Amino acid sequence: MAESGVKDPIRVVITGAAGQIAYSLIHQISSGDVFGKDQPIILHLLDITPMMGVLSGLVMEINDCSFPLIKDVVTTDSEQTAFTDVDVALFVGAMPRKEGMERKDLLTANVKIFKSQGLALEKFAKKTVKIIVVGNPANTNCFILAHYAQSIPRENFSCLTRLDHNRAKAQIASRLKVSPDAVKNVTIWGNHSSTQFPDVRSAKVTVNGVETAVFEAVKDDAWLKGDFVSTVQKRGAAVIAARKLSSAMSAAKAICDHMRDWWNGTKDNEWVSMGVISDGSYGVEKGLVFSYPVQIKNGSYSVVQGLAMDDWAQDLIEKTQKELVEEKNDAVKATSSE
Ligand SMILES: NC(=O)c1ccc[n+]([C@@H]2O[C@H](COP(=O)([O-])OP(=O)(O)OC[C@H]3O[C@@H](n4cnc5c(N)ncnc54)[C@H](O)[C@@H]3O)[C@@H](O)[C@H]2O)c1
Ligand SMILES: O=C(O)C[C@H](O)C(=O)O
Repeated sequence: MAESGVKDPIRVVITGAAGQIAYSLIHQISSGDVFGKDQPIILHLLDITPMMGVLSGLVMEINDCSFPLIKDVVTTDSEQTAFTDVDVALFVGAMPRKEGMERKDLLTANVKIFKSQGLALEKFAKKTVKIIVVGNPANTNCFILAHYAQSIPRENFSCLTRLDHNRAKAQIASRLKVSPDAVKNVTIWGNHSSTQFPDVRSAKVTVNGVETAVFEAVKDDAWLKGDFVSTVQKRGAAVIAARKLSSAMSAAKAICDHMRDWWNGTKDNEWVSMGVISDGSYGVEKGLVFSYPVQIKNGSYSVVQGLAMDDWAQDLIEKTQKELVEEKNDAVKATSSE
């Protein structure tokens, strides 16, 4: 904080800044919706060389928005310039999947980006930098990024599963005809892929002013263990099939929700889902980037412990973990053979 009481600007890097997610994301960040209406920001926008013309147009638009919080915009195709002294790093830049692909089909092309950016992050970013990986396959890209940036604390790395979390809330809310913010404590376990486990066994919903367990309110276990799970698992593919482009507005909103909660904390007795480096909680292999229920206080998250497990849930957690181990092995092979 400067003497005047005005906060010093924070540096926020967005990779893939010329892409479709960034187009929604930049507006929300610049408006103060994430870091607060009193937090000045210097934006670092990274993309590849052929997109520098597009970035110059984007800067014209940012200027034309007259955002009072934006103190400077740095556009660059240099990882050194992009990551120098950043406080927050949003890794969006990567190839999106097309119809008929699984997210892991992007692995060979995209993990190489994360190796290179991990090495740059290690050299140039602040050690306190808070990181969200969005580019797919998000968990495994985050694993590679962290692997090549060893001096940054492990708890500073995360990947985005908040979109899945929001999708799960929206499905329950629509089924019960309530607002999505009446639904709390859903959990996304594991991979941001079609093996993820959207779990509402501990979730609660407020209907007509009364808080009830979601299973009790819905009264349809077959749906909660069947179509609900597969709808959330396959929602990204459904958006691609309809839009011919992957989700962007909802992804940008989820990135903002994830970072706002990480920056400001979660509400009392509530949790959110974040892909984080596993400490072995719930029997998951240590070091994998796995989505867990987390609570956040003073800028630090902790994994919610002691949630009940049964055979059905355990099987789903093992399945998504197995996929992450396979992805990790493929990613290590793809990045070490260079
Ligand atoms: N985790 C999630 O919930 C989630 C949700 C939606 C999309 N995604 C993923 O986010 C990524 C971006 O999606 P999009 O729709 O914005 O894609 P997009 O194709 O519109 O934009 C991607 C941008 O990244 C840039 N880029 C490519 N390589 C780069 C590099 N080495 N350095 C910097 N920039 C680079 C491209 O030039 C492009 O401008 C995709 O991988 C997509 O699958 C993840
Ligand atoms: O599904 C995709 O490939 C894009 C994104 O990960 C999503 O979940 O919408």
